[in-house]
Amino acid sequence: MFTASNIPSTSSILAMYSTFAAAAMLVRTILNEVQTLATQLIPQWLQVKILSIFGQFFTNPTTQMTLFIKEHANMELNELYQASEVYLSTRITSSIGQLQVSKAPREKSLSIKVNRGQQVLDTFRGMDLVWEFVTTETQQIIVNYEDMSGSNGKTEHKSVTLSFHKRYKDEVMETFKCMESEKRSVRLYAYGSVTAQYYEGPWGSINLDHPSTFDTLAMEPELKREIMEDLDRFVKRKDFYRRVGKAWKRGYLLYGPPGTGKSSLVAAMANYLKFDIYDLELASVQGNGGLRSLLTGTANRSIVVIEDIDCSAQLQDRGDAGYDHGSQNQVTLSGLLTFIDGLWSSCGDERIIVFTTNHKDRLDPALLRPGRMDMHIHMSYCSPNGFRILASNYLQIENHRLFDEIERLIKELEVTPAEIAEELMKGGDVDDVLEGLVGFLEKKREKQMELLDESGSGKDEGMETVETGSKGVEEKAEMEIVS
Ligand SMILES: Nc1ncnc2c1ncn2[C@@H]1O[C@H](COP(=O)(O)OP(=O)(O)OP(=O)(O)O)[C@@H](O)[C@H]1O
Ligand SMILES: [Mg+2]
Repeated sequence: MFTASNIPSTSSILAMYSTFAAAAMLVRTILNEVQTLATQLIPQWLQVKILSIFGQFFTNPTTQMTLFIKEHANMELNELYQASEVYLSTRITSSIGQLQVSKAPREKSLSIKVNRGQQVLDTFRGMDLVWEFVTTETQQIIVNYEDMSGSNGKTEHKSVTLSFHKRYKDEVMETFKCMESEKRSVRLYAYGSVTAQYYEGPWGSINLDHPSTFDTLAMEPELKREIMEDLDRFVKRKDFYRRVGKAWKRGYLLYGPPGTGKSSLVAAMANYLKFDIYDLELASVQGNGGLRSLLTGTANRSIVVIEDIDCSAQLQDRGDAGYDHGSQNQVTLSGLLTFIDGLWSSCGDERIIVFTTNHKDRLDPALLRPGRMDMHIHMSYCSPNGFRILASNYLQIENHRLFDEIERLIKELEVTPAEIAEELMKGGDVDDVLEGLVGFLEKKREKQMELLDESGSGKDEGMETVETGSKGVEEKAEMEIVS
């Protein structure tokens, strides 16, 4: 206790206070440092373990809240589940122990997802969150309607759990509301896909994790702008289509050699408009009845894409009539368009249809006639502009001493953006990667020269290769508006 004689002066109180404050600050700084160091040194899986063990002792379970976000709600896909899946794929760090890796036959890149049972520690807007994918099973009696026998079966239900401190409840709910009002991620539907659920109809769907956007596409900027403007105009012209009594749809034909970005452009269009993609394999469609049910099963604001149309021999048109009502199991391309026109003018809005082909010359002329596909887009070999976009995407550089040499080689060669992208993805520092690319391009040029020599010693045929080479360069991506 202080007595009258030893009452400290105001200045000494202030001095004492500031010493305490400085000491407290020092302790806090040290604790923060230790905490940061621990977070850096202790792998995430161990942090999760430690948290879950100590959490039992130190945290009151009633302070935690867990949301269960099921994949399906009322037999329909739960958009929050899809959004969580996409969001979590962006939170993958090297500290996550278990990942799912897959690659679809047509895709050239890997799809990486967090594995079931793997927890993900996340900080979002200052909130600490723990995410986990879980699968639960329910027992079910499956009835065989042929002999009315029953058997036990299991149904898997996928969900994602999200745990956080109760004090964040309002913020988390608010975030979900925002997600709900924004359009969910773009989905890719494939006919008869293994992921198909009976309540999804014949279309199985996965999230379109394709990172392609107009920014990352290696194409001439002018062509890109024209396509984007065309898409913008299309989505704004609802009244126009109504007034002229046409189906609110637009058709694009993308043609060009493999690896020039046709599929990437479709993904970029979908990501740009936030439209889902339906990948329609006509070869496996059973007649017009099957086609009708598939097309009526697609949603508005979507892109139906039919890839490699020249490869489906049975789809070559058999006469101009096209759509053959009597045919049991074959559909022709121009017939398909007539069919779609009829169907979509009665029940579809904001639909885009895209055909892709490597050989425009092999297509049925009925399909190329004006009024069939609205725009023909030629995707061709990589140009110096295209290379700069790829270098910026893959290496985050805008310039380099080797750019001139690379661009000179690219002008001389027919090299696809896919080939260049593959070289740029090789590890190492920027100098090594670009030197590797120069080596690759030089080798390619040697090969082309050898081919020229070989064919030059034969007949005239070889000369065509020379011409195609230079033509390819001049013809880099172009677009033709057909109507
Ligand atoms: N124009 C491009 N811009 C950016 N990346 C591209 C481009 N073209 C190709 N790529 C890269 O190459 C890969 C393959 O390209 P994509 O599948 O789009 O080619 P495609 O023209 O559809 O080929 P195919 O005719 O074989 O179907 C893409 O995943 C992408 O990484
Ligand atoms: Mg493709």
